[in-house]
Amino acid sequence: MERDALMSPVIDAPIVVDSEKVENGNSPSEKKVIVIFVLGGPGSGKGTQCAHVVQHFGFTHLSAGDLLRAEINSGSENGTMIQNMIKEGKIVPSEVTVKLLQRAMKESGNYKFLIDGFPRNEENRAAFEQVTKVVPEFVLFFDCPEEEMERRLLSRNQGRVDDNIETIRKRFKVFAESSVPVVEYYASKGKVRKIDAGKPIDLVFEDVKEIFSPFDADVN
Ligand SMILES: Nc1ncnc2c1ncn2[C@@H]1O[C@H](COP(=O)(O)OP(=O)(O)OP(=O)(O)O)[C@@H](O)[C@H]1O
Ligand SMILES: Nc1ccn([C@@H]2O[C@H](COP(=O)(O)O)[C@@H](O)[C@H]2O)c(=O)n1
Repeated sequence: MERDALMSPVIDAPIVVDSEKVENGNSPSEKKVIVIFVLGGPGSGKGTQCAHVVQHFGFTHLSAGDLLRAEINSGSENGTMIQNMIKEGKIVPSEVTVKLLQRAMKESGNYKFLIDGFPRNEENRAAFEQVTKVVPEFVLFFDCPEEEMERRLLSRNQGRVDDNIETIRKRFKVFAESSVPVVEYYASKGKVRKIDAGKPIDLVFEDVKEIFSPFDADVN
């Protein structure tokens, strides 16, 4: 079958074919796309915990920040604009970020996604829902004291242009002003699962694991 014939009309992500049914000669079946947004302040441990969830529960981890950094490195025409926004801790226009997420979802071949660091503001949220028509199952929110996040970011040592005290303070401000309202929006819909992220990594994961237990039987 042509690849395009396997595309969902909604997010343009691939329909996941149930291999057993294909082997049995039945028609391919489509699995519902599952999206979990992962939010929390800079350095709250989103990426660290997502890596554990991927290993245990078979999700694909898509970090909006990583996709934007890859776009800079690809030499894209938007590269300079994205680089400048990241240096200033500002939020890149949703049009750019949603396109990158949509492409990554499509290319993954999976149907279960942890979307990390997104939506960062109301514009991100509305654009994603409008373009993909996908509503998140829930929002995993990592709640961590600012002093702890600052300590973690200053010792992260990954050479990120935004892990310096000046940009970190700007990122905290943007988080409070633009991202917290998005968390509140989802909280008003009963969709937020809040985690105490100030604890050591393994203890945080104990709490995360509990939230993901309904997906246990679903590991690939
Ligand atoms: N629970 C924890 N306790 C101590 N250090 C942690 C914890 N979780 C993550 N870290 C460390 O803190 C740093 C930031 O973690 P991570 O990159 O996962 O955060 P993040 O929320 O994804 O950050 P950003 O939004 O800036 O990308 C990393 O060096 C990581 O190893
Ligand atoms: N939805 C997003 C996510 C990120 N950015 C920009 O990238 C920076 C780094 O993000 P991390 O999640 O990796 O910390 C962030 O400060 C923004 O400048 C964005 O614009 N939109």
